[in-house]
Amino acid sequence: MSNSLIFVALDYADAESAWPLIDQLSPQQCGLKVGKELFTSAGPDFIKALVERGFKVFLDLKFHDIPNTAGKAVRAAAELGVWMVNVHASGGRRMLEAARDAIADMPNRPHLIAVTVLTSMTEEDLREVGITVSPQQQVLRLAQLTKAAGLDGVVCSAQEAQMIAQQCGDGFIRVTPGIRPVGAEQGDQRRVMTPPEAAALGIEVLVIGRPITQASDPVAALNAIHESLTA
Ligand SMILES: O=C(O)c1cc(=O)[nH]c(=O)n1[C@@H]1O[C@H](COP(=O)(O)O)[C@@H](O)[C@H]1O
Repeated sequence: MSNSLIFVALDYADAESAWPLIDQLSPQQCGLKVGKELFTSAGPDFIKALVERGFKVFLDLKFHDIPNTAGKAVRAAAELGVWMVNVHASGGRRMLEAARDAIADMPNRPHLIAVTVLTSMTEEDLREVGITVSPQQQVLRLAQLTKAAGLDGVVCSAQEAQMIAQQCGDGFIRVTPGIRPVGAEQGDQRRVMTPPEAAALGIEVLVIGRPITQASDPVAALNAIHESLTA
């Protein structure tokens, strides 16, 4: 039995396109991740509707701004009743602390996590933006900064998950996109791992989008992934 939660990334253009799949899912099967595309078109009421249906919702808006703006945006996201929200760790310590402080007084505040190095990025991509260490080193640096700023965990690739558990300790949540079942198309992802390998590392949250949403039968694809974790 795997302890990893699966979050389906609902990367659809609008609510109308997303509902047919949501209607076939239950909160026992998966959480739902809503990102920039769907949130921009469907808005806060759509998020509230998912929460009302009992789903754990990860509102993935990856805020990255000056501390005051990022903190207030995190607060607005948290007030929608979601389970998890995120910011970019590269926004720096003061931004991370502002995000943390903005929701500290909420009785049922969401988990607040920070994106380290996007799973689409390679060492060469980092070099082009002036970062001359490996993705692993940069992930570790940002995970340690996130931990020191008092956040709950990070988004990283599954390839860095073990290192983060060793360096940041148990209880620091690891959320890993870039999950690809054997034979699935990699697309724009670069630092990838299969679902059973990621679950075997004890990763808390696996985010999976296109391998489910683009499948001819998305629910069957999700069920097959669940089965692969228990095999
Ligand atoms: O924060 C995220 O969720 C995220 C961070 C990251 O480093 N990489 C990444 O792929 N994501 C998101 O995870 C999802 C992955 O989707 P698929 O590549 O279709 O499985 C997308 O919605 C991305 O926006």
